[in-house]
Amino acid sequence: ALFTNPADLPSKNYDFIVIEAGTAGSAVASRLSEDLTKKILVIEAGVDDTGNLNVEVPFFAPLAGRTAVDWNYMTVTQQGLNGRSITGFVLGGSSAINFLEWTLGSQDYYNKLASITGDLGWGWASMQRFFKRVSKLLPPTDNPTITPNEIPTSNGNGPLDVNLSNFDLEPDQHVFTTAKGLQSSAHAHLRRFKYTIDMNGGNTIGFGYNQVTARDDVCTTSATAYLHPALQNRQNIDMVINTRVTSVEVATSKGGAKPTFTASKEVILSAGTIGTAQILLLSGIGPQADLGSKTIVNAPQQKCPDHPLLSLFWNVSSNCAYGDALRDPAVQSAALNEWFATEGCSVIPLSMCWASCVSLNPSSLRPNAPNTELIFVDGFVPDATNPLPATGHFMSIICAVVSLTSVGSITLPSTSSDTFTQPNIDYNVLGTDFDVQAMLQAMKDAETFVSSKIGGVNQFTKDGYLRSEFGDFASAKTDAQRIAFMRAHADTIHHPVGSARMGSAASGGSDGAVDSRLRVKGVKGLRVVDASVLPIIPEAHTAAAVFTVAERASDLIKQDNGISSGSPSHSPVPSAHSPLPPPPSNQHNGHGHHEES
Ligand SMILES: Cc1cc2nc3c(=O)[nH]c(=O)nc-3n(C[C@H](O)[C@H](O)[C@H](O)COP(=O)(O)OP(=O)(O)OC[C@H]3O[C@@H](n4cnc5c(N)ncnc54)[C@H](O)[C@@H]3O)c2cc1C
Repeated sequence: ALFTNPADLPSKNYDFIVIEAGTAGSAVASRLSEDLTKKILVIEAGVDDTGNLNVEVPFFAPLAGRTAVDWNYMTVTQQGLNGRSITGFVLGGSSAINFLEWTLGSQDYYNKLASITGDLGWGWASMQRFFKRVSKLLPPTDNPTITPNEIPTSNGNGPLDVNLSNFDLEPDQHVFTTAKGLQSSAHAHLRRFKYTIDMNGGNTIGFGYNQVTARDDVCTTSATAYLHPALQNRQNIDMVINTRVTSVEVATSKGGAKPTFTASKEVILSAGTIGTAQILLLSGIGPQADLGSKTIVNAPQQKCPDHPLLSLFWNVSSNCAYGDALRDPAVQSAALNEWFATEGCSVIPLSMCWASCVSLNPSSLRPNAPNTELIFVDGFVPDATNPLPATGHFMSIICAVVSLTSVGSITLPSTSSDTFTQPNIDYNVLGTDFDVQAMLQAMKDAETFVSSKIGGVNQFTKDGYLRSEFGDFASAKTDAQRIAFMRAHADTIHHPVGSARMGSAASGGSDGAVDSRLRVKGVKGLRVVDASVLPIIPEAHTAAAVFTVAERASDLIKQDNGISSGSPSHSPVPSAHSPLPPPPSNQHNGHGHHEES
């Protein structure tokens, strides 16, 4: 059942307490509640997602930021961005406010996770079944440009519906015709701009159709796929919202009452990279050098990278009404009315972009993984330094550095003693020369790609679509000017990871906060399951990796608590569209954990 006040909860004692109903937390809570003999409590600071159009309507996704469903965090000033500061408070967490892109990352990424942690279970081969347990691909129903042999096969039959577009966006065929031409170029350095059918198939170098988390033109999230079906169908899961976890205590307001709940088996911390790091620090788990006498467990510094992002704009001749809808409430409301009537919209593309990854230097890091990403957007992506122009139509290419070397940190401000004050967030964006050079390469790759000719013809300009570069980018022609442009305009993609990372086998685990089974070191009964456990950042958008981690973590928790998936009390939630597949039967007797509150 769903509660809005912790005082109304029917019990203070549960088997498992899942702290947060975000991307990972919703999935873990749902999986644990499959054993109907176990009582689960989920505590979430944010609000109910039901009926929130910014969460439900795909073309409103970019509008959810800076609203009541966003934590509205601000970083400390970033030296790499000329001293600028850059900026899910809802069921589903970040999966409810993200931009829908569904990218798992490369096989090399997961194999690297396995080699770092010494746990083969994190490797690509092992993680495949967890990925397939999360998502189900809905093929396009009437997009003739995607042929049957171009339908990706990497998804499974999970509760999260993932969509492949029913229609092309305006730049699509320009992009794909160019990529298909360049992959057989006589120039080796251009062949990496190839066409890739399945961006989740393990090798993520190339340009491909982007999969998005949506069904019938409605966003799908961890809450819609996992949490709501569990809450609706099971009596053994309670959930309280509007309630912030402070450490092991909860409160509805600063200075308010702090009821205590106990878990006889485990507490699962899934507050996301920032929230988890903050709660661990406030619970006395962190570097002794920072926490001093408040230290309960001395754990390494909370490191935290995020992908740098930079938008480049071109004036185009286009019918895309996305910019018009952002400028004109009448256009927006007409589009919304059409969406309500038909769950679709003919004037605004429901998904704005197709992801595409290209490798900066295939031999330097991991051969199946890119260093940079170019995302083609059918419209203008406004942000703090790029306000939406009053008129005009645009194509944007979002450049991202996805295998970065800068590492930031999350620390407690000296004045803060609770989660009602945000921690110091420092991603150290563009803080290394490698990251700057990689972004520079991405900018040049974007320029090279749109000016390439296939069979002597430029695909972007041949029908008058692409006209000219727009804004400061148009005058950034030397490397020094491009670097100045990126320092003035770069941001991040909101993909921070690693603040409670798994320790490496090489260090005997001493460089991490959790072990490879995600148990917090030195604490019994406390586990972390969210983006914070990833010791390296995926070369992809991070949601799919987080869902997949949550599925494996659910198995680990069940195993360690002797929960068998095959017991009579086991009950996968029947979802309206796609049933949860049953968990695997490879259970062994786990050991019990003791109380955490
Ligand atoms: C604007 C935005 C766009 C993005 N776009 C994409 C995209 O297109 N594709 C993609 O793959 N990834 C995207 N991401 C990243 C991806 O969504 C995240 O990496 C992933 O969802 C993180 O999952 P998580 O479980 O670690 O954390 P979250 O999903 O953020 O969950 C954390 C939860 O903890 C709650 N919480 C935090 N602190 C407390 C507290 N003290 N007490 C109680 N509750 C608390 C939060 O409210 C939240 O519900 C985007 C992220 C953002 C923010």
